[in-house]
Amino acid sequence: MTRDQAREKVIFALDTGEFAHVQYWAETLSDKVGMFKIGKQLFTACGPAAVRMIQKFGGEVFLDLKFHDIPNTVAMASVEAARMGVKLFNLHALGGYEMMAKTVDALDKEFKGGDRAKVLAVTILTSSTEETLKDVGIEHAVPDMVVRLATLARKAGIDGVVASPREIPLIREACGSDFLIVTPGVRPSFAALNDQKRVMTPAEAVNAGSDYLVIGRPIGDAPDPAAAAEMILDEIVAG
Ligand SMILES: O=C(O)c1cc(=O)[nH]c(=O)n1[C@@H]1O[C@H](COP(=O)(O)O)[C@@H](O)[C@H]1O
Repeated sequence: MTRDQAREKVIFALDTGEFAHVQYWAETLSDKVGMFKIGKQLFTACGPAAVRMIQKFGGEVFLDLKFHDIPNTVAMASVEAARMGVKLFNLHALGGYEMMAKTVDALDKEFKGGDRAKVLAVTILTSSTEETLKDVGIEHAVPDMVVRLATLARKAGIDGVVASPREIPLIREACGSDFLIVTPGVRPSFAALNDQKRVMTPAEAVNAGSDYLVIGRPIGDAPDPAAAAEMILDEIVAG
């Protein structure tokens, strides 16, 4: 894999609450990552202005608001997300079939089959374990739940999933090669696990077939973030 191909796969999780930091990250990492993820913290603090700031610097955005609500509310929020011109956004597959299908339907009506944001379904969070699922009354193994939710998302017309890289082979087998798999829970050899539980290294995730890697703290908390991003690209290229 070339360095450009590796860069296109890396999504930097822009987990900050400070608008002033957005421009810094856009400038520092624009030639080191393929996309910027704006999640609940930054969007709650700064709203669509954060999306526009990344776009102003030529960056692509993954809007990570993990919608989970009644079907109509999620469908309408999804149309608003897509209207911002983001490349990816997501919802929780646990919201169910009707919520996902209604969202795809609303997007198709709004964009009339033209180019639009891809919608991803979060399966089971990479910070969750069997214990986490048991606590909320789910008595299934994590990989079984991930495949079940990915299959349901595909049936509803969703473009792909967010999952741990460890579950890529099972998802590919169940959902095929044209289904996007976006993987957080990625830890380069030099970084700490933090609260992530089901992890792989960047090279392992790419080799397993991940379309995009979401990486935050290993870059954002590094003493030299640009160098950390370069080291991640090195790991992927050496793969
Ligand atoms: O949807 C996500 O992006 C997501 C899903 C998931 O299962 N696990 C997960 O960590 N994420 C996000 O991916 C990012 C990972 O950040 P780091 O753990 O700092 O690399 C965070 O912004 C999380 O919100």
